Amino acid sequence: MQVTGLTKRFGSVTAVKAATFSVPTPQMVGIIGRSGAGKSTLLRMINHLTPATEGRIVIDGRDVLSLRGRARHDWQRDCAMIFQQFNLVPRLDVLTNVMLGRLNRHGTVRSLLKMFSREDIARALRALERLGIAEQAMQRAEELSGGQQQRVAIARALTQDPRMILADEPIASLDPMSAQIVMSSLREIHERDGLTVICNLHTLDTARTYCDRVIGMRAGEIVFDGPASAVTTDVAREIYGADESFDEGVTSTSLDDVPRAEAEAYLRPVQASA
Ligand SMILES: Nc1ncnc2c1ncn2[C@@H]1O[C@H](COP(=O)(O)OP(=O)(O)OP(=O)(O)O)[C@@H](O)[C@H]1O
Repeated sequence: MQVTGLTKRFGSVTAVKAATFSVPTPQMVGIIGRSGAGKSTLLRMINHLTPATEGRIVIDGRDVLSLRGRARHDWQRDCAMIFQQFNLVPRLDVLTNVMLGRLNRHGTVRSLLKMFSREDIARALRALERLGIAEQAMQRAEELSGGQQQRVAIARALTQDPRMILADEPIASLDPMSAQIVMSSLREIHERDGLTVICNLHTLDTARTYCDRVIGMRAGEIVFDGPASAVTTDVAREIYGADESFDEGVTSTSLDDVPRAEAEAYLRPVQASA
């Protein structure tokens, strides 16, 4: 994916200024920056949720921003979104929520009637199993914890059979343990399925732990783009617009409190069954 000069203006506010970068497939990218830096707007433009003011996003030789109608719809299906607030249907059971990810793969009539095939059901169950929450399949989504709901949202994204996953602050509403489980899930999907994952994160330590590459945004501009290991304290100061007194701890979710192995134990060892 080659992004060139991607810009979004809301009236007099330029939320994203001429963002230019390319993402080789597959890569796990963390976008960091303080609140209002333009991270959400950038992701939303990629997925067409927010129309870009200027710029191009080229994949396989075509500019996806110029897509309309069915082609645009297909592109939105190709880049599954995950949101901070999960965006599940609270009163529907978990399995149905996950199968909703299949809807836009079918024609309008089948979608309207929510007609799911056996294959849709099996696929949704496999995704839930993979995320370690198959036992909750028949519970209403609203009965689950935040971390479980986010795993349902990831399972729904997987059943969409996407080319990439765009996650907008997926752990911002979660406790540290749930946050680790969700980030481990995204990492596992990236590694095992070879999917690109682009993830907006508030916290530096999360980006360093899970992402290969970090893009730092400040006031709408990309001010850093490099390997996660290159995000030094000085770079972090530049991204967060902070002075010498800057303490990385203020961007931390204290993930160190939870051993990564402990969090990963919550996920089913899918490799073993694959
Ligand atoms: N729909 C909108 N209308 C007007 N201004 C907007 C809109 N969406 C975002 N903005 C503005 O664009 C800028 C970037 O916002 P954006 O939400 O992309 O930042 P962010 O880095 O994702 O912040 P946060 O982490 O708080 O979500 C901000 O100044 C914001 O107020």
